[in-house]
Amino acid sequence: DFDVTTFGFALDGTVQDTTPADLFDTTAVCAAPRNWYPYKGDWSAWTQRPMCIDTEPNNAMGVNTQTFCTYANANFADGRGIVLVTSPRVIETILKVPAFAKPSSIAGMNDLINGAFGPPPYVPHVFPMKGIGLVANRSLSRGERIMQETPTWIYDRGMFGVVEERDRLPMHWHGVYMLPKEARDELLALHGAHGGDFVDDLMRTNAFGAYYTDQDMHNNLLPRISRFNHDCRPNAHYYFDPMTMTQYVHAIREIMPNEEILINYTDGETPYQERQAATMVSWGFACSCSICRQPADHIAASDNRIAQIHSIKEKLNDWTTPQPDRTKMAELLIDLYKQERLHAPIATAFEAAAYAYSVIGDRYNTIKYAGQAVEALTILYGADHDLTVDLAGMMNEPETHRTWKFSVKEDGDEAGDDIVEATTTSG
Ligand SMILES: C[S@@+](CC[C@H](N)C(=O)[O-])C[C@H]1O[C@@H](n2cnc3c(N)ncnc32)[C@H](O)[C@@H]1O
Repeated sequence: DFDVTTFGFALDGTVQDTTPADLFDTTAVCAAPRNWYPYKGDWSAWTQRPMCIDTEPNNAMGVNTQTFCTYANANFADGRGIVLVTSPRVIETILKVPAFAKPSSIAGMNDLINGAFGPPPYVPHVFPMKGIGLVANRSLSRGERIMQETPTWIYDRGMFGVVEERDRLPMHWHGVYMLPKEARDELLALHGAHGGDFVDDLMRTNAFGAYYTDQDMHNNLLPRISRFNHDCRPNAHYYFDPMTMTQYVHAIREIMPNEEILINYTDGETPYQERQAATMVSWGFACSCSICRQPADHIAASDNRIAQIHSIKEKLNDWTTPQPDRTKMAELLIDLYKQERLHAPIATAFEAAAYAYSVIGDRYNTIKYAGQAVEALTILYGADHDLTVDLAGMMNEPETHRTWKFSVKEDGDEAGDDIVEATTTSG
């Protein structure tokens, strides 16, 4: 008893170019969400009327009713389109970001041919065991932009656990079918590693986490960036900027023509066993990347360096007691990141070194490491990120930075909180 009227057609009467047969082929979902209803407020920001569901309040747990709706804008990002399955509260924030409030600010963002960064520096290739991956078609230098893409489908992770599957799955399928056909086809062509409901599988295999407000974790689906395979010691790094609603991918070291471009799906600063478990549980493969396939003694040496990285970061992040060896520890941290080929998170070690020299008032070393931190943070988080901007200020005028000649008193100093707040070195 598949509900064709709600899936094939928007409730406001707009005909979608979806045939019910498409859905029967790809999904086991066969009923609309129970008690869903058309959005009652102003939906002029959207090209179809959102559909909503309310969760049951749980008085015993003190949980109020929550509302989730499907929001679609077929004109977003020059007509690529976007769908969000999230709460009206989050939508209020999202509508204010420049990408929505001033669409011209992201004009051409997804244009892979005439866009600002020229033709793509990669070609797709099918690998045995890994499926599709992207291979460099020319050499790339550290810092070069490889890809940029706006998400086509976004959903609130908060739905899991509070919305029953028989309501959540059709809600998600409805969202996917609100996308313009080209974006929908691109999404539905993605790889699913786990089986089960296909859209659920797509989400699990391809989603990138993103925050649009402080508290609400969302998943972004980026069908082009999703084609990068994984390596625990990758040659490329991505970050998402919610202001431009765009995920950016940059080279983090020299990449040779014909070399596969790889990103890290896990946390590179976790030991071998944890990384193996993470790739198996979340993506269905045992990692055999350049570091995971090394002999056991090499892997043990790498794990040992990772343990040292954590222990040094913990000490460097302690601003309540004097650390006379702070500069030496920060330089050792930089070395350990280099030995581990962690070319993106090394930014945090440069940042720690800049602070270490600033607190002792060493002008030229402060400038040196703040400059290296700015270069690396631009790749890690983006040039406009608060931390990158802060370190750029430190590089230009070290004496005016809040850390300059900052001293920690023996009995602990609350002013140290300012520094702790500003650092990322605790990971
Ligand atoms: C986000 S997709 C990456 C693109 C995918 N290869 C495709 O064909 O669309 C993630 C899936 O790619 C495969 N994959 C990615 N990196 C891999 C690796 N290092 N080793 C084996 N399989 C990998 C796994 O099947 C994983 O579930």
